Amino acid sequence: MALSVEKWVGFGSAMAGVGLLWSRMPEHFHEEARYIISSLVPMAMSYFNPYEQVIVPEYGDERFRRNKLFDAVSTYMSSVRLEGASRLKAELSYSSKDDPVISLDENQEVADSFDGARVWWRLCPKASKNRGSTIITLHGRDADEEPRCYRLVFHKRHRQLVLSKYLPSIIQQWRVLIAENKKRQLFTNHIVNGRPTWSNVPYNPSATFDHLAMDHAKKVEIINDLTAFKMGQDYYSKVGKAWKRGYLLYGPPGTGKSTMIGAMADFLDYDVYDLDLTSINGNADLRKLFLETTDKSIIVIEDIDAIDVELSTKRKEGKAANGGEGNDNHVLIKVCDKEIGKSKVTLSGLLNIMDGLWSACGSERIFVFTTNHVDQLDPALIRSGRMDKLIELSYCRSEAFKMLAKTYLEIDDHSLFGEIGRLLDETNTTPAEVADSLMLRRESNDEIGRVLDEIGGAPADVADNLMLRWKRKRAADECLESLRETLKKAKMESATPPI
Ligand SMILES: Nc1ncnc2c1ncn2[C@@H]1O[C@H](COP(=O)(O)OP(=O)(O)OP(=O)(O)O)[C@@H](O)[C@H]1O
Repeated sequence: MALSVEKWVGFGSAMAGVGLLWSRMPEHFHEEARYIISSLVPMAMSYFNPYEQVIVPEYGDERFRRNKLFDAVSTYMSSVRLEGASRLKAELSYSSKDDPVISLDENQEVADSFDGARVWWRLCPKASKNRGSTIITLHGRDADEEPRCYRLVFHKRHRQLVLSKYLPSIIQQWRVLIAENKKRQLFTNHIVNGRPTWSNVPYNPSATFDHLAMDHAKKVEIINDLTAFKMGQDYYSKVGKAWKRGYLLYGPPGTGKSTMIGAMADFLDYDVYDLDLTSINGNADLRKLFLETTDKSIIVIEDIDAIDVELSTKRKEGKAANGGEGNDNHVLIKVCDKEIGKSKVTLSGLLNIMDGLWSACGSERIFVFTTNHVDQLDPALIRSGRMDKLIELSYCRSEAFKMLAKTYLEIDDHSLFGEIGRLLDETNTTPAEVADSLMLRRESNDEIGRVLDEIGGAPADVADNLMLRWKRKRAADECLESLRETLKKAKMESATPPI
């Protein structure tokens, strides 16, 4: 409908009037009006726009937790037909054998259909939050950046379908896939773009409890303890405690502390998070990493004594300065770097995730600390309730040796067992040293040739059997003989008084 000239003139005069009014208004009113207009325009546009969108950010608002829906969508994206996208990403993951995993690259869009509804997904890269206005924040490093996100666009009329069926179906498919492909993972933390991050690889510890050479009764006790923990959901909720347990493994190097962590992971079928405190900038980072660990996991801090040397010193200094009363909250754990005060993980920060407020986030977690020097640890760290079980792994004695001989040489008895057992009781030899002596050595071609001559003419299966028995016996004789000599030498050295 065309407007008459009079109406255009009238409209022009009205606009001129508005312009005059605008110029006479105080400056601060302009600011307010601009703000109101800038808010109204998107509202008006959204009123006429028939499409809606859902944003799925990679991280939650607090930046602590990864958004699992983001992971679910990422997994889903590798199963939809990515025809609309001109740029894809291809990765060969540890678990995918020879098939590359294809996924959407940033700024690419694909369409999908669900129950007759058409939807569009786009992977949006990280973006700066700061769009003109100044953001004042105490955590500037994180807050001025929007995380990556998926943007899902659909017609308004499909809102219900998308929210109550489509997205839940993606989550469900993701959960099924995870359960099917579940492989134990080993995580370790490092800094990416100034932010602490976990990275992981599939984890198949080679040693199980069967391979662990230690006192049998102690082993059974640990296995029973782990079993009770795994089955203990009702118990922990009944007594109102977080479903977690702390173990301290202590003993000299090479006595099987790391081997036991692998055996625990294998027994419980849990993931392992190997927490490297030297790659953490402070308590906030520690909390972030902790919140990103999953349930059913073992969180390991190895060689806690290396950290604790400084910790103890600071506590003692604190106690002296406070007339004998040390204050946990201000103790600094100094982690390997030489610059005093650079590492800002504190004992209270560590204890807080173990049994403070933060411990309630997540369940079915086992904390394992290892140390070579239990006597140097801060009592606050190992007081009961924090460390539920202190497990000593010690030097190899007769019983442990027999277990190692069974594992490595496949023998239950040998004429040298008695003497070796006695020598082990008299020397401090670690299971690692014994295991090393029992490793099979390769036979020379000459030796094999000689045995083949001896068993020549026998039927193939008999010859194979004889060869195997010869190898075992030779290995056992040689390994045990060499172990006996090593132990005798060690005994003599320990008996020789220092000059
Ligand atoms: N108790 C044990 N039973 C079986 N094998 C063992 C045992 N202790 C050590 N070993 C063998 O020795 C190797 C080293 O042991 P491991 O790394 O578990 O010792 P550790 O106590 O963790 O040493 P560190 O304190 O130096 O980290 C293992 O790979 C394993 O082959």
